[in-house]
Amino acid sequence: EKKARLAQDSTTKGLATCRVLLAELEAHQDAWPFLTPVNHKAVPGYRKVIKKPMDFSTIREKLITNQYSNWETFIVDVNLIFENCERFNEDDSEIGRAGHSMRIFFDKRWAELLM
Ligand SMILES: Cc1ncccc1N[C@@H](C)c1ccc2c(c1)OCCO2
Repeated sequence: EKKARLAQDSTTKGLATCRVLLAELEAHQDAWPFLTPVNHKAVPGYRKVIKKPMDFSTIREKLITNQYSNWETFIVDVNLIFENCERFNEDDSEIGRAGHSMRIFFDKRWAELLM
């Protein structure tokens, strides 16, 4: 609700909640393709196709080094992971399915924690 959202925006509570959320994402059984940056030497074409790579370890580093001004900037990076995944991977593939599963989990959890 609006008041709660404003409170989340301005306080560090919003970013503390992001740490909780990130830990849950990293611990998820379907997180394996997204834990570390995609090694473009191991994945032909990735560097050309995906202009803004993102992964959970990069988000963790950015959280720790205060690079997110609020939880909304955090959400942008998490969603980038799922957008990149959908762009590069078939829906009917191991990684594609993992991406859909993680997005469903994330959408549910951040709504519970941050809305
Ligand atoms: C999220 C993503 N999208 C597209 C491609 C890869 C990946 N993930 C990497 C870690 C990855 C996941 C699985 C792999 C791999 C790399 O390299 C070859 C063996 O299988």
